[in-house]
Amino acid sequence: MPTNTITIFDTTLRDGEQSPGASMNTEEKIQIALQLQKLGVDVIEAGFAAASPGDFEAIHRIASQVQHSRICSLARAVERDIKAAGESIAPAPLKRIHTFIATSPIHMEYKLKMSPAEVIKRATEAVTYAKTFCDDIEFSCEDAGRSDVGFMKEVLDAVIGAGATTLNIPDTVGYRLPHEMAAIIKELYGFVGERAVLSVHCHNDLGLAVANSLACLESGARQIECTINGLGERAGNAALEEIVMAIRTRQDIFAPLTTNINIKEIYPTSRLVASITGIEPQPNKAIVGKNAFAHESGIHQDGVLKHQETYEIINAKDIGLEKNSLVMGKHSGRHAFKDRLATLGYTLNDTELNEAFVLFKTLADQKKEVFDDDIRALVAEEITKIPEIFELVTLQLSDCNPGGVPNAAVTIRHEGKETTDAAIGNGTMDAVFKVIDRVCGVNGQLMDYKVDAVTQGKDALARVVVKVAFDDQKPAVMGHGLSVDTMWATAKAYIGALNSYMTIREGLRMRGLEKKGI
Ligand SMILES: CC(=O)SCCNC(=O)CCNC(=O)[C@H](O)C(C)(C)COP(=O)(O)OP(=O)(O)OC[C@H]1O[C@@H](n2cnc3c(N)ncnc32)[C@H](O)[C@@H]1OP(=O)(O)O
Ligand SMILES: CC(C)C(=O)C(=O)O
Ligand SMILES: [Mg+2]
Repeated sequence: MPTNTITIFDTTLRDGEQSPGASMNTEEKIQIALQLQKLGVDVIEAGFAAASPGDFEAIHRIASQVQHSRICSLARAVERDIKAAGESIAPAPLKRIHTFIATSPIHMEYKLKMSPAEVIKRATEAVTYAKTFCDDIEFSCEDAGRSDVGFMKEVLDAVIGAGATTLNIPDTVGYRLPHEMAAIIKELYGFVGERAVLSVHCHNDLGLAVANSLACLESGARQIECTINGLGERAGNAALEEIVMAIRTRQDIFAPLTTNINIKEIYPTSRLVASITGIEPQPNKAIVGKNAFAHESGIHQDGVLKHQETYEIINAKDIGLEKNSLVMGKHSGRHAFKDRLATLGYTLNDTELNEAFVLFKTLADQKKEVFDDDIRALVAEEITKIPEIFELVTLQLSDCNPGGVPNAAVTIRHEGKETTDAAIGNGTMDAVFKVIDRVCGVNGQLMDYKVDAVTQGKDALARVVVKVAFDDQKPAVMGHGLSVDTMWATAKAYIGALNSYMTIREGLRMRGLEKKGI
């Protein structure tokens, strides 16, 4: 019976680096290798030593520093490559040479220009020579996915005879479907038995790399080759984090199979690789994507708040993420909104909550994501709200081309009646203030104007604060406006100041103080 512990062979530093744009320098590779060791990876393919002096140097330094993971270097079935691989891994306490040659008809005929017999001879010689550097030798039938299984048996038999200890079956061009890969491995396992460990290396050209890898476990594969974030040549390799978490999450299917991976290190490793390579996983990438543990819709958020497992099959903390997240947006509901308010330290009564929720939904329609600071600003607006004696209904602005006449039109509701008017001004803002003055029958003097963005991004909320003296009354009053549109926020702020003024004036009138000019 094969072992129950699946060997996780990480090739981020070799196949992963073959992703266009993912080249890493030696220091960066060392940093990643040390993190892979912390992650508990069994074998680290640290590079292709013969590719360049830089690659050789990086593998050599990794081999000198990593103690617990096996360090491997890739080599063609060519003496020069194998020698470089052997020398590069020499300092490692645990080492492996990985040599390969293609076995598919198309590769043998057009690329290698070798006959099948020559390929068998080359493969055997390569493994024999590699054996002079270390005991642990992996051999790969490149393009195994399109190779004849009968021919692969001949090749594998020969390399086992030469001392290969792991036999890798790569679906180099990501051509196979899961049931086909499983059938190939089943047949090869029947032939190889326990003479060597069977490994798979699946590419993602059809988006099946992980599914194909997992399908081979039941057939006897005991090593999976994979990369962090699924990096790799073209569409990439099988993603380590997906393989490991699938095995762990579906123990009902995979038990007693396990891995040695310390899953708490999955997220930190993913972040390190993304920051070094500059290649961010797509947001909806399983396990490590930005949205993998984020919930945006009200029904899901409500479910997760009541019982996390309603919408989560993995606990974010298990993979080293601080927590899942409820993203506040237009699909969020009252439960999530109330929960976020509580986190931010607000306790609103039902009426306040409902009113703040209406503001939140209006804002969410205009913004992609509503951030905590947006919510704080909304609540502040709600809490400090003064009676809307005058209410802005519409605002329309002319464009402000050089030489044009800036003008603004507004509709304002007062005591149930809507009035529309327009005014010109020295600038758009001046036109806005003038038309409000005219419609409301006041004369305001702007003493101060401030605008700032509540959060970042082009759709950030603008917070406008104005200080206005109406009808020559002192002291001036303040008004606040909040909107994704700065001019709307400006008009709201000005009308807010006017409402403040009217409220104060009404209070004074009721106390008989107005005529004293206080
Ligand atoms: C599926 C994979 O991911 S394979 C790994 C891919 N990684 C790399 O290619 C590593 C980076 N590569 C390199 O730096 C270079 O290609 C080198 C140093 C390896 C070789 O460079 P060059 O000697 O200039 O050869 P070049 O890359 O142009 O061509 C490859 C040659 O190797 C031969 N070859 C390819 N694979 C193998 C193999 N597994 N065993 C023996 N020969 C092979 C090709 O047939 C070709 O031979 P030819 O020159 O007689 O036609
Ligand atoms: C070198 C081999 C294992 C490879 O990367 C592939 O075939 O995809
Ligand atoms: Mg590959």
